[in-house]
Amino acid sequence: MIEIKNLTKVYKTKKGEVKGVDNVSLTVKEGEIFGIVGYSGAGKSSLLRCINLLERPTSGSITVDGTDLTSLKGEQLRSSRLKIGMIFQHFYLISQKTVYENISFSLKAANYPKGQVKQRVEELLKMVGLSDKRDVYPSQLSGGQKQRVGIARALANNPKVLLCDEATSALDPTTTKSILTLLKKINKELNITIVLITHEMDVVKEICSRMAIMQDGRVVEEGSVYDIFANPHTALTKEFIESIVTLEIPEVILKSCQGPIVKVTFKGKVAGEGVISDTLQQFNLKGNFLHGSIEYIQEQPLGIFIMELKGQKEEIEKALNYIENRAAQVEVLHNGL
Ligand SMILES: Nc1ncnc2c1ncn2[C@@H]1O[C@H](COP(=O)(O)OP(=O)(O)OP(=O)(O)O)[C@@H](O)[C@H]1O
Repeated sequence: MIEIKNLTKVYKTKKGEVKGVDNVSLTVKEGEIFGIVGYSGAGKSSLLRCINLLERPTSGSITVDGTDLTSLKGEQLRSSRLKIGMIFQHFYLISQKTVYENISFSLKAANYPKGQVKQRVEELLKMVGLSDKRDVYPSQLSGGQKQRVGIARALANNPKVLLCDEATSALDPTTTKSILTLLKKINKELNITIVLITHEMDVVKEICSRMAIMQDGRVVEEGSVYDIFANPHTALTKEFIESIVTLEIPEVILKSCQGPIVKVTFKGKVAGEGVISDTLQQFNLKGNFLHGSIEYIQEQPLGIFIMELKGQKEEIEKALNYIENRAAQVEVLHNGL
């Protein structure tokens, strides 16, 4: 659905050139929710804004639903852009207009048939759960309600793609959840492809099927959210995951351990099995559990356990091989064999 090829965005500033996006290539498939994560300044907004050409890329191409947007100008570009809706962290509603008028404004700007505007706005308000706020002004709405208006406005012209620029970053955790649930519903029921950028890994964990991690304008890692959580390759990705799955062990506890400390990651259904207790028994080992969690990502369990192993060295080696063969990953974190 979205094909980004060798995209670079250079900003010219008084102090010289700044590369916001540096040779990024990404594919977002039809119907998926794709997350782009990175710290401030990583290039997420620049990349997102290039997708609908709010920013014109310096080089590279963006193809959305088969159309190369970078080759278009004027009216052709405007009409192709209707396929792409966008929502923002700070909503950008027009404060002098009611909820109804904020949404109908988008329809009128796109020459929507006049006689059908009222019905379409009411349909959209129903979809985002705001039918009772039709005639109020943005100042009378909560943050979550404002974002719902933003979503209704973005969907007005039946886009195929919805771009979300830190759409929940200004909201509290409960409201964030409700907006993410609404985005999931829109994705499923309307088959709209969603690309979201965020610095919050739990947003990605909650609704995305695939993701990319950006740093210094580049994509440093990309893949299914589940695989990235199970097997992160870069230090940056590990840092993002650890921001929501804390597996830190206090120094004083680490110092008191003599045996190897291992991290065992179980993928899929095996996470629920008693593989560890089987292993300890079979190889006559003792396990001192230091940490453990089962995360559910895309409704799939991912079990992560950290423990100190006590027993004979050869038996510990055999045990680690045995666990690895049972569809788990093993990493020795401290006191290596
Ligand atoms: N209009 C601009 N003019 C000059 N430099 C810019 C402009 N927009 C972004 N940049 C620079 O490009 C780089 C990437 O910024 P960008 O806003 O895309 O990152 P980000 O990951 O979205 O961060 P944030 O979440 O803070 O917006 C930064 O170094 C930033 O200073």
